[in-house]
Amino acid sequence: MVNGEKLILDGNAVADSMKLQLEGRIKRLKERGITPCLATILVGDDPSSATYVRMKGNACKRLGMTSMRVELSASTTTEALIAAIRELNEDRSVHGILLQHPVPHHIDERAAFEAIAIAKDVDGVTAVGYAQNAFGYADYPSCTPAAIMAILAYYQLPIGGKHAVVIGRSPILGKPVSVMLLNADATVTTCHSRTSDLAALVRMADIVVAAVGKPKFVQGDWIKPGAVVIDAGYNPGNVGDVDYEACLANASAITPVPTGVGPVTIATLLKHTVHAAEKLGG
Ligand SMILES: Nc1nc2c(c(=O)[nH]1)N[C@@H](CN(C=O)c1ccc(C(=O)N[C@@H](CCC(=O)O)C(=O)O)cc1)CN2
Repeated sequence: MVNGEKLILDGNAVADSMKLQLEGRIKRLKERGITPCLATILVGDDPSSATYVRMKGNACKRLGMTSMRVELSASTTTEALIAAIRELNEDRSVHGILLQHPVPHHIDERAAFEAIAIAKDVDGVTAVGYAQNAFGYADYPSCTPAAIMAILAYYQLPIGGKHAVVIGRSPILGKPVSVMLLNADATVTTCHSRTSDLAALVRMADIVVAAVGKPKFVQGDWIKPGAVVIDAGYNPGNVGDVDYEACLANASAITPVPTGVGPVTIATLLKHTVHAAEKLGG
C-alpha cells in the first residue's frame, strides 16, 4: 500500500502470499496421510499470550493443519513444563512445538526452550537453532526475525550495504534479527538498554528494527529521511514500539501495528511446521 510517497508495508499481504504457497504442500502431505500438527504450550493466564496462542491455533485450522493445545497453570514448575515438552518430542503426530513466551518468572524459560527437540523447534528458540541461524543454514530461524526478513524480501527493499540499527537484544528477536541482517550483508548496530546516545545511532540507520518492548518508544525525529522502519513491538492494546505517525513523516517505508510484522510471524510459524511435517513424516 502506498500513502503519498510512503510505502506502508502490509503484513497481511505478505502473510497471505506465504499461506497461499503452503496450500499445495499441505495437500500433498495429506495425500500421504500426514496432517501437519503444531503443539502450542501456554503457561499461566496472560491474556495477550492466550490471544496469540489462539490465533496460531486458528491459523492452523484455516489452512487444514491441526494444532494441539497444552495449557499449564501459572504455578507449573520448570520440571513439569520440561516433562510436558519431552512428551511432545516423543509424540509422532506432533511436528512442531511452540512454547509461548513469556512464561511466569519462577520458570527457567531457557531450560524449557532447550528441552524442545531441534527437529521440532519450528519457533527457532533453542541454542542449536540460534547457532544454525547465525551460520545461515537454519531450517527454522526464529519466527519474528524471519518474518521481518520476509517483509523486506516481499517489498524488494535492499539490505546489502545498508546500515541496519536493531533496538533490542532479546534471544528470540533482537539477536537473531541482527545476525540475519548481517548475513544479508547489512552493517548492523545492535542497541540495548546500556547503549549511549541511542537517538544518534538510529539517526544513522537506513533500516530501523524496533524490538524493545516499549510502546511508541522510537521517536519521529530519530528517523533519517528515507529510512525503512520495521516495528516488531507487540505491547498490550496492539501498540507497537514505534511512534507510527511521527516516524511515518520521515520514513520511506514502515510497518504498522497491527497488520505489520505480527501476521507474518504467524505465517512463518505455519511454514516452518509444514516443513517439519515434510521432514518428519507421520
Ligand atoms: N514462543 C514465542 N513467543 C512469542 C513470540 C514468538 O515468536 N514465539 N512472539 C511474540 C508475540 N507473537 C507471537 O507469539 C505475536 C504477536 C502479535 C501477532 C499478531 O499477529 N498481532 C496482530 C494483532 C493481534 C490482535 O488483533 O489482537 C497484528 O499485528 O496484526 C502475532 C504473533 C511474543 N511471544
